[in-house]
Amino acid sequence: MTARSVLVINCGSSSIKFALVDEQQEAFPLHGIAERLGGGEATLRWQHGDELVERAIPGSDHQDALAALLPLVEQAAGGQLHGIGHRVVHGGERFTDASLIRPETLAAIRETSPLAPLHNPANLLGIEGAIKVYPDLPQVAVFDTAFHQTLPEHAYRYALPERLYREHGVRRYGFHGTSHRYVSARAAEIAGLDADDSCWLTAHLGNGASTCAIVNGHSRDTSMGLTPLEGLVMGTRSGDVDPNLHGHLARTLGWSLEKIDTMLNKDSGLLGLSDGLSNDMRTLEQARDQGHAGAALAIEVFCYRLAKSLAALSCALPRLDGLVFTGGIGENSALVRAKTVAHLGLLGLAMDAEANIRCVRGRAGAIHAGDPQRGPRILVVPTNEERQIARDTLAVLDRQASA
Ligand SMILES: Nc1ncnc2c1ncn2[C@@H]1O[C@H](COP(=O)(O)OP(=O)(O)O)[C@@H](O)[C@H]1O
Ligand SMILES: CC(=O)OP(=O)(O)O
Ligand SMILES: [Mg+2]
Repeated sequence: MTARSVLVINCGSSSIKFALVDEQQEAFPLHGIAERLGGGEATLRWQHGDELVERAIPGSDHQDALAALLPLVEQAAGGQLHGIGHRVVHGGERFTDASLIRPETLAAIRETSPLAPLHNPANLLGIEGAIKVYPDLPQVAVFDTAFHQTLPEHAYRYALPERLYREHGVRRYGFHGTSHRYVSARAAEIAGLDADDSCWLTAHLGNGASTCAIVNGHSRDTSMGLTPLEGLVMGTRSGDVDPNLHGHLARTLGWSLEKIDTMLNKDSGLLGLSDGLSNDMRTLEQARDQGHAGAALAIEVFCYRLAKSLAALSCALPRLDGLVFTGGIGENSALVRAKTVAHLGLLGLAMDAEANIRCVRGRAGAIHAGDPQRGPRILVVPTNEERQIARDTLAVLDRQASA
């Protein structure tokens, strides 16, 4: 059988990240990003083999950008494009797995949009745009929430009146499931353990960040909740705050709900703690080295809160085989890894400082000190959400074909 190719689309509010994934090749034949969509500065950048190309697409919206990038993808796929896999952030309780996109799937994603207002509407734009350009190609939605549908009820329920759950779906859902699932399976492979008989804590640290406790390949608890705001300190998101904060700011400062929402989602996290310096960990590390107090504080709070979340999630595990760092920060910041693990001695975690510093982007590595037979491992595992989305997409297509 010839190798099959899938186009993976991760559509944000003003950008589309895309990758052509060939099931038999490790490197993506083509990948790129369309950015600043909807404005005069919109650009499309892609890498095809060794060739890097940038093209201005001024005024293009999501559909225009898809119309510009899909022919590139088709050409690179050499007529072997089998389907399109879309990242969809919130699938509610309805989706426990990836799903072929039909009109009712679109309606369900639309209904869930109020729970992920920064993500789902953009994901829908990507799907609708791709359907218009390629009406005959099967399209599959791969949900961030699906992997966490195995959470036990005591982990996913909030201590709120029951009808808020029953009638309005107010519960913890969790996100970044595609990444937590991919890296925990890779970690088991790297450690020579059976994924179905291994227990992991994973930390996905990108712009959004979350932790997950995984037992025998199933998510048992995670730090994000009803929306991707709960939990860790993130680039611009606050993570956990006192639930009375909304009321306090409304009463004392007269702030509107919308203003509080924007503050918590866009002006907080690393950006807020560093007094507006940056949401980007690289910039903060440099500023800290030059004595910037806000940058140093942002990094301290980030690491302490991350460690606290990991310690809390350890309650969901019968034993700990290892801690996995992933995402742009997890894969690259030796400083964040070292500071976080320094808070976690009680879990028996110990770092090999040199191995930690040597571990750089794109390469998986073990960074624990001592014998993994005695204490838990600490692994850096580059995430590959595109690969996982492509696999899930092909699995849905295979199921369709055999039904
Ligand atoms: N070498 C590095 N050292 C520290 N942080 C890094 C490094 N490279 C990337 N990062 C951080 O990774 C974060 C972005 O992570 P990424 O997973 O690419 O984001 P996204 O969630 O948008 O996919 C940023 O905070 C960035 O500063
Ligand atoms: C769910 C979420 O936080 O996604 P991202 O990290 O892409 O913002
Ligand atoms: Mg990411």
